[in-house]
Amino acid sequence: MTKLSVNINKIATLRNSRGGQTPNVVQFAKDVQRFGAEGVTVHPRPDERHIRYQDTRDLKPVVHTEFNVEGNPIKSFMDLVLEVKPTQVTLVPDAVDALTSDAGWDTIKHKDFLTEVISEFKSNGIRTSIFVDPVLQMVEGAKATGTDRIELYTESFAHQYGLGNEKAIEPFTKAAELANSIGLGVNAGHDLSLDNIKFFKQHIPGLLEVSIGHALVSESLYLGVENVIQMYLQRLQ
Ligand SMILES: CC(=O)[C@@H](O)[C@H](O)COP(=O)(O)O
Ligand SMILES: NCC(=O)COP(=O)(O)O
Repeated sequence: MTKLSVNINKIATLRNSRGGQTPNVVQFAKDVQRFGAEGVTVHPRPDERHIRYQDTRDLKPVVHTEFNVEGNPIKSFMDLVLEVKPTQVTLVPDAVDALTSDAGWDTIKHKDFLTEVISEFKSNGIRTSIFVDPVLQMVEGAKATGTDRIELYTESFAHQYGLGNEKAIEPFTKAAELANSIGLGVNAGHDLSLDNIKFFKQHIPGLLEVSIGHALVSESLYLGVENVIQMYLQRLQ
């Protein structure tokens, strides 16, 4: 079974554009779960231009599905995650000024750092995932850090699939097969959408979770949030 985790960063971005509390991210998290989402994802960045650290704290009591917090494990992020204790933390190697996430970890170069951070989170009962490109050495490197899961960075698939290049799925299938064979759970995310999710799911063995935000919120402008969540759930069956 593949769980749908809704990334609500875009709701916070819209709210921040005017100040105030509209739209309300806590209410949105409650609603997406009521509509069938099996998780909520947030990605607090150091400048808090999307979701804020305080939002992450405020969401904890209302997320009764899986709470996934993503980010670069700088000290303030680590302190936040250790305070909130979500279901899962996903480590993403973002530069401070990155527009959005644009690369996976080099799990070989950063092995010692990742091993230390993962051990800290796991000893606090938080499941860990590492954001990686679909490169076999990076999957093996992730395994060596002790992480529970990887999150495959799907931007290249989404872009190429949109151009009609179905072969772009191949490195993702191979990375997932390797992960399955060495006991790593497989999540995926970035630019997944109603157009590409069914094909992606069909070609990725053991896909445990997808986190989707940008497309899901954009599609909801036309189709409605409840309807869009149902459409994702159907495509993920
Ligand atoms: C980790 C990832 O793939 C991103 O898509 C991210 O979680 C989205 O964050 P922003 O909404 O801040 O771009
Ligand atoms: N981990 C990926 C995520 O949470 C959502 O990415 P996107 O759908 O906003 O590109």
